[in-house]
Amino acid sequence: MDKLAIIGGRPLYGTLPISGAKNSALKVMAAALLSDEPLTLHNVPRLADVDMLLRLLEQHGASANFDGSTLTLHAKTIASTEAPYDLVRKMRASFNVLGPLLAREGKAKVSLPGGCAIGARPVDLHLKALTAMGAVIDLDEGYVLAEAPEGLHGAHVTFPFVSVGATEHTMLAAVLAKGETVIENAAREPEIVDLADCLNAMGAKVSGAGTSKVTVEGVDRLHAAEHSVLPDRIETGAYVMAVAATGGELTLTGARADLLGAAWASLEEAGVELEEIETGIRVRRNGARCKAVDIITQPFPGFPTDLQAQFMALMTTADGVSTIKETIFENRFMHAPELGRMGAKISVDGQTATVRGVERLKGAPVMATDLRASMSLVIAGLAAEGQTMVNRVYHLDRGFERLEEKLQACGALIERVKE
Ligand SMILES: CC(=O)N[C@H]1[C@@H](OP(=O)(O)OP(=O)(O)OC[C@H]2O[C@@H](n3ccc(=O)[nH]c3=O)[C@H](O)[C@@H]2O)O[C@H](CO)[C@@H](O)[C@@H]1O
Ligand SMILES: C=C(OP(=O)(O)O)C(=O)O
Repeated sequence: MDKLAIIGGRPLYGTLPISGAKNSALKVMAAALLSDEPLTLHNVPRLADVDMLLRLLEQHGASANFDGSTLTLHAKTIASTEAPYDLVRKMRASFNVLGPLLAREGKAKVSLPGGCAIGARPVDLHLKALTAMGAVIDLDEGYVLAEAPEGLHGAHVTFPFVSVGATEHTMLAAVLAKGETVIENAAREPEIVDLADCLNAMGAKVSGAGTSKVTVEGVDRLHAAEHSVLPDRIETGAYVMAVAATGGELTLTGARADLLGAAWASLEEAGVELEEIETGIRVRRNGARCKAVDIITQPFPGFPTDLQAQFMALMTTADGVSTIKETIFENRFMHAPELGRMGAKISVDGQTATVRGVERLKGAPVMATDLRASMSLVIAGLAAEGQTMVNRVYHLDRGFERLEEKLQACGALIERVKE
């Protein structure tokens, strides 16, 4: 298993390109199964999760061609409606092939998904929505067996709480359903808007994406289209926090300020200088300790749970005491004890972590436990005194494209150690 060796204490300077968003790319890739014509996607990040989903789509019968960051998918026919455990277990997004397969072929057998072990993460809302649309669903030996012999029909779906995945899944199934589907209490994440844009480019009729009520008017078929994946707001936030922790100045090209939601204000409150510029976002910090800031994770536009771990890393050396409340996932503080190995003072009580800022962290061997937790350890390592060895880098490879290369180009001493 590869490791990352980081010598900390160097500020970051230069230009760092932001990749396309993993969590959007994966959903628009699944949309390719909805049409027998090609879907060309630009700005697709080359990540382990993308490669894994490609393998899944290929076994469903899609052809795939990557040219730089442009991916063309063509599911002329569906070769198999079964998504096997081995291709679904490693990430959450692969489960979203269920809706498109069901919509196009009237049946599907999809393994229950995996993904970061940050909570129980059931799929009941996905299944309830599909059931409301006429699917008959059974669970057997870890698989969801779904059939819609009469085809899917529109439905009025009201989610009891916000779910990004269930909102996307319902949209993916509804575009080819007969009649109108209304999703109430829909997630408002930018990735929902991106998916709607892609589906509409394919000929779907989705409106209201980005608000809590999404309406989908079903159409008979979708056609060839091109779509550019929006920039990764979590990668953006992570590199902003890296500069905040180490000091320096970075231009994050391709980044979009509006995608950061409440994180922008929290970072400014901490003393980070952020500026929206024509090519992206400029971030600056003078190397002094940041101010301690309290955050609560919330669905968009609230502070994103996917940036909570990285923000905690920043707060470990802030001046003062910061309270971090995680409201989305019940087990998303696994980075706290690892940061503790580096000298961080964090106490966790249920869903709240209290971080008492220390002057400086000290490098240590640490273990990445999930994707964003891994990035928090990288940020801590970049700011710490001495060497940090981050074990289990495969988590990072799921979600951060060319991580070492991008950071090295900005002056970081970070290297992958192959084992
Ligand atoms: C691949 C992808 O895009 N992953 C993102 C997606 O995950 P994902 O789509 O899994 O997250 P959801 O928004 O669905 O989850 C929110 C909460 O709802 C719960 N829940 C969800 C569905 C369901 O059927 N039943 C249920 O109880 C989950 O356990 C969680 O506690 O949104 C999360 C919240 O922004 C992000 O952290 C993930 O990075
Ligand atoms: C939690 C994440 O991914 P997944 O939903 O695939 O586990 C993530 O992207 O931070």
